[in-house]
Amino acid sequence: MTGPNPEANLLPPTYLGGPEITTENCEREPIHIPGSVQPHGALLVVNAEGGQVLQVSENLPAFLGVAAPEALGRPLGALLGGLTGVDGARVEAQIAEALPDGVADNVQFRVPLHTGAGVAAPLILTAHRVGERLIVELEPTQPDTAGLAYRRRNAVFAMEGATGLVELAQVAVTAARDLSGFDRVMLYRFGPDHSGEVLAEARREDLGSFLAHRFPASDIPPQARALYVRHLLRLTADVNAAPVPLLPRLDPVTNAPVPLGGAVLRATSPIHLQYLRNMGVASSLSVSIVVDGRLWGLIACHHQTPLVTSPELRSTLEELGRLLNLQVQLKERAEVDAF
Ligand SMILES: C=CC1=C(C)/C(=C/C2=[NH+]C(=C\c3[nH]c(/C=C4\NC(=O)[C@@H](C)\C4=C/C)c(C)c3CCC(=O)O)/C(CCC(=O)O)=C2C)NC1=O
Repeated sequence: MTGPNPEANLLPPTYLGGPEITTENCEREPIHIPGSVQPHGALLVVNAEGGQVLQVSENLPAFLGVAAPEALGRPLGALLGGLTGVDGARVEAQIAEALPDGVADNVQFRVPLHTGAGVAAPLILTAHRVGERLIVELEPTQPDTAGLAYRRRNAVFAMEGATGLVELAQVAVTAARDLSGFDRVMLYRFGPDHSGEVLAEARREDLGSFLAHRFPASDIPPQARALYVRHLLRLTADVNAAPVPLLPRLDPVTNAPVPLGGAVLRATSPIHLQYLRNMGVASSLSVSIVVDGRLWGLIACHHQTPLVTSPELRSTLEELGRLLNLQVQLKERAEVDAF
């Protein structure tokens, strides 16, 4: 952790007696432990040693057909095996192999669960490991974004052909909008004081422009910036969707909140949800651009209506962000060398 540890200064979450979060104390909001998830998927917290399910989101029945309290204490494999056509023990073994003890918490494992009839929709399972816990997320499978692979390829070539930072930024946001279909995609660059400016934008013609607008550092507070250096993508699918609590709220073994910083289903800060509503935005996704270990900027995407971005598309947007990291570094060094 470079610089002061922003987690040191955080308030306890409200479900542990912490104060309501307001615009006065929101830079101390513990956003990584909301104790709840967004409702477009379900989340399970599993003991990495032994595979018992320790916590589940209360909307589990809609995804696994099992009442939330009945899932607790059962092996993950047995729960997944309840899905028609799913070899639960095999999936559990694949997760254990992909996420061994000591693996970084930003390594992901993903597998489609080709379920048969009787379940709302086929599911995609994404897992990552935080210490002794496996965080397992289930999302409905989305229809594949048409031509994702060749359009991603064309985006990469277009970005490599860009000369200069601003042209690169414009090519990147245009490609990201083409790939994702968001109503607006911006490239947001942080200044030395952590304020920001919109360097490039691709938007629906009928929407006003944020291009060249500047925003105060307080819009993205220190604990959010620190989280975003480590976990490169976050999604708010619907600013008006009620968050779903975890059952039980705390890890029953450690009696502590489980860190959800790497979970795509993590419930978004209510303060930020209000910020998005005030902007007239219904869905927001951002991808970190990390240069030399610091948060250089974000690809910030908005949609005027709720939008669930599929895991494949999220991975593609993350890859664009990674490519942008590398190219920003090259272009910034070239501009420095040019002096
Ligand atoms: C075009 C310009 C533009 C800007 C400048 C912009 C800001 C922005 N804020 C973000 C996140 C957060 N902001 C706050 C807190 C506060 N925000 C405030 O204004 C004050 C009142 C405040 C506390 C006092 C918190 C806790 C989070 C973490 C949310 C979480 O991850 O749970 C994100 C990333 C998430 C995303 O992709 O949507 C973005 C991209 N989004 C834009 O499109």
